[in-house]
Amino acid sequence: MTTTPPAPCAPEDVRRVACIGAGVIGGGWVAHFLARGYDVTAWDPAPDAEEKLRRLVAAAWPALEQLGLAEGASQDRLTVTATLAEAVADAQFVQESAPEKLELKRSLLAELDAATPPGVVIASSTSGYPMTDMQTEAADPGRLVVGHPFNPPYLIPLVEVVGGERTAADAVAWSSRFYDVAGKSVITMDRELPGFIANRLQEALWREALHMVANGEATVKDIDDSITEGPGLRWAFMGPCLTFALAGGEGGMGHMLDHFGPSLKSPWTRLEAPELDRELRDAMVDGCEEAAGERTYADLVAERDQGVIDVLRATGRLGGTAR
Ligand SMILES: NC(=O)C1=CN([C@@H]2O[C@H](COP(=O)(O)OP(=O)(O)OC[C@H]3O[C@@H](n4cnc5c(N)ncnc54)[C@H](O)[C@@H]3O)[C@@H](O)[C@H]2O)C=CC1
Ligand SMILES: C[N+](C)(C)CC(=O)CC(=O)[O-]
Repeated sequence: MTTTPPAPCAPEDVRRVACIGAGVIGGGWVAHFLARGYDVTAWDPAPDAEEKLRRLVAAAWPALEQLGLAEGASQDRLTVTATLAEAVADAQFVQESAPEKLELKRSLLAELDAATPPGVVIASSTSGYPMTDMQTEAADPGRLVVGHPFNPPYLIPLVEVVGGERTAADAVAWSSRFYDVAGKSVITMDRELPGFIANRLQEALWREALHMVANGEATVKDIDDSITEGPGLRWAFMGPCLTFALAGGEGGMGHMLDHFGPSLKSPWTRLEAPELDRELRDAMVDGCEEAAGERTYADLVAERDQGVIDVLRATGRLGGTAR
């Protein structure tokens, strides 16, 4: 990693954040930063972006009120701008959440770099591209980092932070501290991994889910129930490693690996990625529609938000109200 000058203000002093791209994730970031009391500017090229964004924020607000708003937090502190340049002109931090297309990310990050005040950190929400591959066209790649959130960013605490080969170490450290101050739970990675950490794990699970649906071995509902009624209950407060250490009884992980390790070799090496053809795509879509039943998208969002809040509350992780 290179070293370029640190950002122009301390992470604790940030007041204005710009969110570029205001779909599911960009909108979720907007809601999070507003709830934490920041002034937020947002830009998205879609003609109906502002209406959709304000609707997303309004739908998220009851959940955010339950979590506790920062002093002065208000939906009125959101400004949707007509241009990208206006959105970032006075920003002290920029969060990019545009579509997951490598060429688009490359040119957008270069454009943001040109328009954003010098030294201000620009983070990408990418769910998988290494920053090394995205920072190729920027004049100052040193300030570009990945800040990978989880949906919805206003409720799921985790952000994975990692730089690319040309990112300054200072920019990684600055953004990790900023997300921490902004109420997120941060994992800072010292190297780029495909899928970072959590998506690498989710991708393994997801690959097996798609195989089972493709082969007619389980329904979408069976797969979802197997997690929500099973391991998902443990994972909300104890990760897969420690829960499996308990599977070894008093012998812990040592006994668990000696006992079950040999029989795991086959499932670890058996499967490759399933072919995501039209039939599998449609089976997944139909299965999800069946599982959702009468519930609309808005119903499911409200149900998910309340569920996450209940879990955070039950596990003593409801955040404070101050930044
Ligand atoms: N959906 C998810 O669960 C998660 C997505 N992400 C990442 O967040 C990013 C955004 O994904 P979503 O919000 O799901 O997509 P989305 O499709 O919901 O939103 C993308 C938004 O970007 C806008 N857009 C299109 N071209 C643009 C441009 N040139 N500049 C700025 N905005 C532009 C679109 O109008 C749209 O509103 C992606 O990089 C994705 O990998 C990260 C974590 C979770
Ligand atoms: C679907 N997704 C791979 C874009 C999801 C993520 O990146 C994180 C999440 O919210 O699970």
